[in-house]
Amino acid sequence: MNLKFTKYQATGNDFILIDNRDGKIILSQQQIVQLCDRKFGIGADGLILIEPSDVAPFNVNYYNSDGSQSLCGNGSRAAVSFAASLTLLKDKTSFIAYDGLHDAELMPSGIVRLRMNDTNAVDASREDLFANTGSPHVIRFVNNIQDYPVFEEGKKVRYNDAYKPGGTNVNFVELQDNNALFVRTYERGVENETLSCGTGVTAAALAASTKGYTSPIQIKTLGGELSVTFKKGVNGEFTDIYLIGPAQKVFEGEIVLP
Ligand SMILES: N[C@@H](CCC[C@H](N)C(=O)O)C(=O)O
Repeated sequence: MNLKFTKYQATGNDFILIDNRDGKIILSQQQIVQLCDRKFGIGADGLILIEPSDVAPFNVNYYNSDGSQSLCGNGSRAAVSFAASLTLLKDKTSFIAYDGLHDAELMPSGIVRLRMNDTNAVDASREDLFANTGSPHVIRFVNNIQDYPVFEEGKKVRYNDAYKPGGTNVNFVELQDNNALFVRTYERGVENETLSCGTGVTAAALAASTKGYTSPIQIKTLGGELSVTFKKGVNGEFTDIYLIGPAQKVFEGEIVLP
């Protein structure tokens, strides 16, 4: 069987997008792994099936490159852009994802503004901070981030007993001037550093608020720039969280389903 796909990148986090509105495509974990493989498949950090939903215009069914599932902020931004190409939306929309309902807006510039679900105060009970922004994220503030051993240190935290059984994504964050951050992320489910992680930069922005940073926060990643806006409540809880950044189609094609 041949599978039609479109490849997107959202600040360098790359995804295979598949229109599965008729529900005919059922992929095994092994097939997802092989489609995401950069030597034996198309190559991507994750794969997204756009599927029908009873409560929203569409469902964003996201898989990491190892076949596991969670919320993907960058993938959701790419999915909104792809859904627009399927005429599922013009500018504003909503969709269902792993953690529930999200609103989103596609700007004329191609920037996607994605509403994230409200979340609790950042957990500062350990040396590394922790926030759940739809996916679990450790946040460690570091200096000299360009030279930081993200893979080695990220792997240690990702598999640390403290975060079992699910494990965690791990963000290394350098505080910069003018309310800006530089964030590098080791991603669970990709098991490597990716060029950016949407739920990760969101968690980093919320964590930076414990250091006096205020909304809007500008975030540099290896794959481009994002911004995060939010409101912080009296008990440290976060509402009205938005992840804002570009998402672009790279190519489309057809592959023999492995
Ligand atoms: N790249 C994503 C995060 C995808 C989920 C994550 N790897 C996990 O399994 O927790 C993003 O942009 O948020």
